[in-house]
Amino acid sequence: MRFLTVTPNPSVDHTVELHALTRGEVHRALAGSVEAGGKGVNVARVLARHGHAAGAVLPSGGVDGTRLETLLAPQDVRAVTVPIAGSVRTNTTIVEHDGTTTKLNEPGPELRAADVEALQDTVSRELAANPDWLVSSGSLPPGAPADLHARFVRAARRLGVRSAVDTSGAALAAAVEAGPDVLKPNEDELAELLGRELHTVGDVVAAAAELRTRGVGEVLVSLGGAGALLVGDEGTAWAGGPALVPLSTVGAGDCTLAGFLHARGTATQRLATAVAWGRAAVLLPGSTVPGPAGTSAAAAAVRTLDDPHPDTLVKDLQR
Ligand SMILES: Nc1ncnc2c1ncn2[C@@H]1O[C@H](COP(=O)(O)OP(=O)(O)O)[C@@H](O)[C@H]1O
Ligand SMILES: O=P(O)(O)OC[C@H]1O[C@](O)(COP(=O)(O)O)[C@@H](O)[C@@H]1O
Repeated sequence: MRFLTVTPNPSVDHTVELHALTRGEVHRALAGSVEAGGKGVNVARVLARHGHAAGAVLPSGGVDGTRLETLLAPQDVRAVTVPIAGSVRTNTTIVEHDGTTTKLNEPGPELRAADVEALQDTVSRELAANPDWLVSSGSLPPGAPADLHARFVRAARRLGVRSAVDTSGAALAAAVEAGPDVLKPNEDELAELLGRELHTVGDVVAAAAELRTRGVGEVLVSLGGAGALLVGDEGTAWAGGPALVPLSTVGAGDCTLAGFLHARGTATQRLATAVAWGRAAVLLPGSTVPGPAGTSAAAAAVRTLDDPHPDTLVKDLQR
């Protein structure tokens, strides 16, 4: 398949491994690594590793823009960069030996009106080549309009291209109104969007159903260690697997969405693939994305359930 991703706020991802983090202390890190990051960038990276044609549109500028492009160059992703005056951000992740992952995401460079216009023009030009999917992902940097993902979804629809969105906050609220074919919030993002806590399967399903009445196609809600729930035309399904100790959860959500779009079959089968790709990602350090060997090994451990009981607590889904 052919995928186009757009990441308005890409990043250089810096991961630092520590035994344990103590605020206010000097730490001697066990290891450190740097990778190309940002949600759409990661989606493109993992899809490319699975043999798909993946283009990634991203604004790039400054020393860290050059660094990001250099890191991305060997990864079979067709990078389509939009030059900007500001410098690409660095996001730092601290991973402790028990798998606890702490993320420090910078706001990103200011996008000027001309940058936003250039980004939109680039996406429109790329959509004209008729990819199978547009994936519009991640936070929006300062200066970007809150409805930027929504604009990309509408541009895709005008050209008959299916769209998937993974974002948060005001950008997520605006994207919902554009009715993407697939939305991938995590549990916290969904709760924030709806302005209420989500404790049970029924809470999550009702929240997802509400988004569907507003025009969203399938809602794929990732639940961290508790797997993921899918709500769509074929009903509700859950997939997850035995507890594991993550090496780094950075990029797991991106791999989950990518696996979902890669997969064929019933809704439950596509969900199972999504969860396998997410689980494979957490077993790799930093923002490293899994290849086919990792995702198929992870698939063997995935369990699925159609119509999980609405009273089940999300945190108990695995038991
Ligand atoms: N601690 C964990 N144990 C097992 N699987 C995990 C863990 N954290 C994440 N995953 C897998 O990665 C997927 C995405 O993780 P999640 O944290 O929900 O996404 P996001 O990174 O978007 O917040 C989950 O659905 C799950 O399959
Ligand atoms: O755009 P945001 O929300 O700040 O997130 C950016 C960060 O998210 C990532 O794309 C990882 O995302 P997930 O862990 O949700 O899959 C990192 O590569 C990047 O540093």
